[in-house]
Amino acid sequence: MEKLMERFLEQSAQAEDSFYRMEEQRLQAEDRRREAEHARELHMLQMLGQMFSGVSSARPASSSSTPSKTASLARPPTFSGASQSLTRGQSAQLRRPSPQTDCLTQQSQVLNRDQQALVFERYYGLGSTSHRDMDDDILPLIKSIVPPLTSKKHKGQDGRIGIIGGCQDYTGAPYFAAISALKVGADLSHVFCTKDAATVIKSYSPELIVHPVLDSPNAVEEIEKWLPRLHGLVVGPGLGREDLLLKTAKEVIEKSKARDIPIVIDADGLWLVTQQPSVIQGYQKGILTPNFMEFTRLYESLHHEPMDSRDHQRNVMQLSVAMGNLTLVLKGEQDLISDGSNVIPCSIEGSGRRCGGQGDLLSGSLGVLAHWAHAASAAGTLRSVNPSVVAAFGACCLTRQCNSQAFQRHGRSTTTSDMIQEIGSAFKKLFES
Ligand SMILES: NC(=O)C1=CN([C@@H]2O[C@H](COP(=O)(O)OP(=O)(O)OC[C@H]3O[C@@H](n4cnc5c(N)ncnc54)[C@H](O)[C@@H]3O)[C@@H](O)[C@H]2O)[C@@H](O)CC1
Ligand SMILES: Nc1ncnc2c1ncn2[C@@H]1O[C@H](COP(=O)(O)OP(=O)(O)OP(=O)(O)O)[C@@H](O)[C@H]1O
Repeated sequence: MEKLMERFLEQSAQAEDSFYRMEEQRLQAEDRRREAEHARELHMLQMLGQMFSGVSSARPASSSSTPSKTASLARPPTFSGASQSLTRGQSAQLRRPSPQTDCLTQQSQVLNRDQQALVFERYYGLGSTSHRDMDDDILPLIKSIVPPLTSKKHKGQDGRIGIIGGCQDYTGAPYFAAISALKVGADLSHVFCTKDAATVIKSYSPELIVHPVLDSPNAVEEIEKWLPRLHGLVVGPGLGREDLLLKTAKEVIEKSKARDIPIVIDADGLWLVTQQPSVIQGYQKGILTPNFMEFTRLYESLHHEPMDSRDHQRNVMQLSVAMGNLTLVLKGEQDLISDGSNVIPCSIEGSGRRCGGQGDLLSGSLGVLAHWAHAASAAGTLRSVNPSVVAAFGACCLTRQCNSQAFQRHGRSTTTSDMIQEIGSAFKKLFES
């Protein structure tokens, strides 16, 4: 009987393995098909672009007043370039119903290369630009990465996001991150947490897919099985600092890097990075979102000296460079975003209410936006700018807007759950109006 059982289990494991192998092959084939489709779409866009530039160059000189300025801005500012290659899973989410409607949608939504360069030139070049102007300038870039909602898409195309976190002490943080990802527009949100956290997290929301694997003996393999299906990963909310969990998180990060998946690292994930910076150093699709304490720890670990807190902008730049031009978000009264080339502040109005979990809303949203931004970059929709920076700025704007709206309703009693309720309308106000 025991032998029979053993054989049965072995056969089930083999069947499961072959299912995942086939599933991966299917996804790869689907990605290749979509890449080809994108190439066709891109070609049509270029042709349309040539037609439009033909029309605009035929206009009287007065209607295009800045030809020389535009020409000089066509060069990207000193900005770490993002890979233009299509990667697994990324191509999927920008697929649209037909090349023709796709072209038209993109044409109306997207800033051209010169305009994108101009936005960033203004950020980086003009110290006198007010923050309000900056926010207004960069918002169109974020709008350009938001995939349109069409009836032709299938579930999963707008993003499948994974959260690595959730342990006995912290069940709220991974929930906040995962539900925020869904509310921003991901189709599926997975939480990989410890066994004892799983039932609790499931009970918060039937919308989340919860895997109680983080403390299992074969945690890495269990999570790795899902990686081919994930478009973005958020590591850290409610992860805790147990060595075993951090080791698993580290290996999952390594495997995700090998798959070119955008990775946001927050909270206890940053504890891991502080101990072992090389785990994410130099990975251009990595984004770190430290609060001030997390930032200080990381800075001091890399620079081996106390941080001088008088100049946050300089510190953010320095740390980003030390991390291999990784995109960093130092959260605070002003969120400071840098990829080592310069610093973009996000200071749209929030409120004075600082309830726990706001950072989880930010990291969960960022998981989705990072996927959208890198997909847009791979498809050629977002050019001359670092997709991670655009995504980070979008997530900061959204978090602060949610905070402001929730505060207007609830004042001092505002909680992160109240902010999450505001994601839909805040998103619409910022990115869809
Ligand atoms: N409901 C939940 O389950 C929540 C769980 N959380 C989790 O709790 C774990 C620990 O996170 P912590 O953020 O407490 O990390 P730490 O244990 O490193 O604590 C950081 C401390 O720094 C303080 N701090 C933050 N900004 C500061 C500033 N500008 N100046 C001075 N002090 C500042 C905070 O009060 C906090 O106590 C993480 O796994 C996190 O995800 C949090 O996300 C909050 C919500
Ligand atoms: N002083 C502030 N004024 C306005 N907004 C702020 C301020 N501090 C933080 N925020 C907003 O809250 C977001 C989360 O920052 P916070 O410092 O609370 O992160 P955190 O400590 O990692 O959060 P969590 O409680 O989830 O761990 C920031 O991105 C920012 O938008």
